[in-house]
Amino acid sequence: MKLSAENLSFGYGKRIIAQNINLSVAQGEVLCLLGANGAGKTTLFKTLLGLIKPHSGRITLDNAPLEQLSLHQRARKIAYVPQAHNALFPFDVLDVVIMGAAAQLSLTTKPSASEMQEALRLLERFNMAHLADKAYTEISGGERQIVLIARALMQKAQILVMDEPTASLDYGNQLRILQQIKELSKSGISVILSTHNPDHVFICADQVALLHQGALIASGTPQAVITPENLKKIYQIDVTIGQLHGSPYPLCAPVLPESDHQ
Ligand SMILES: Nc1ncnc2c1ncn2[C@@H]1O[C@H](COP(=O)(O)OP(=O)(O)OP(=O)(O)O)[C@@H](O)[C@H]1O
Repeated sequence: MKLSAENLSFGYGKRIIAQNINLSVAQGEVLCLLGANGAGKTTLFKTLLGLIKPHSGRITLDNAPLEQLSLHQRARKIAYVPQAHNALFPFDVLDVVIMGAAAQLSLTTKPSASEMQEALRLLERFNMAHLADKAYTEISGGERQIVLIARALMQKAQILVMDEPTASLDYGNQLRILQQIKELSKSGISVILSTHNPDHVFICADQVALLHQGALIASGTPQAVITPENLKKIYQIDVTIGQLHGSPYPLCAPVLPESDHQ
């Protein structure tokens, strides 16, 4: 399934956060969105999900306007993984994952035994099965992030929108999630994610877009877009990009003034 935005302008009330945004993620592609804090990544995601009405422009799913779909129909096609949030109600972790299936169920249907098994399998896939009957309010922020990813997979949507899915994860879990994202894309799922780590783009993305000062200032392949010049524009930091001997991906390294690293 393909998600596209054409000439999108969006924001809150009268305040425009970004305009003339054009992007498209095809079936099985991974698109990474980079931008400084406050650049508008989450707002763009909420707009793509139809949670915020755009000021202008068009969002389409396989060329059909998003606004023609009901919320329930959208939920069957697009799943959202928000930044790990504080849960108010102490649902068990397994129940939180099963809630992802709600998009496939009617409001009155109870989850079946096979859905419960599937939720458990998803937790196993992320090495989190031991948390199944713990309260969601009593697990760590990183663990919650993984549970939210499992919940989104339970939704069986063809498009995943992930807001900084690696933000609160340890180094190992960050890489495991990036690998899972690649695996999902190989199975035909399209993924849009934001990250603050440009190295992640090389690891998992087919395409990358840079959101800066209300516009997409670059988009294309990781090699074309993740350049020292572009990273300087969005982060005001000098970096060098190279490949370690034996490393399959390029890596970014900051170039700090001499006095900062004695
Ligand atoms: N609910 C809201 N109402 C009004 N303005 C908001 C709201 N949420 C965010 N903003 C503003 O919109 C701008 C973009 O915020 P957004 O959260 O989309 O940025 P972001 O790129 O996701 O940032 P970060 O990387 O820090 O998560 C910011 O200036 C923010 O203050």
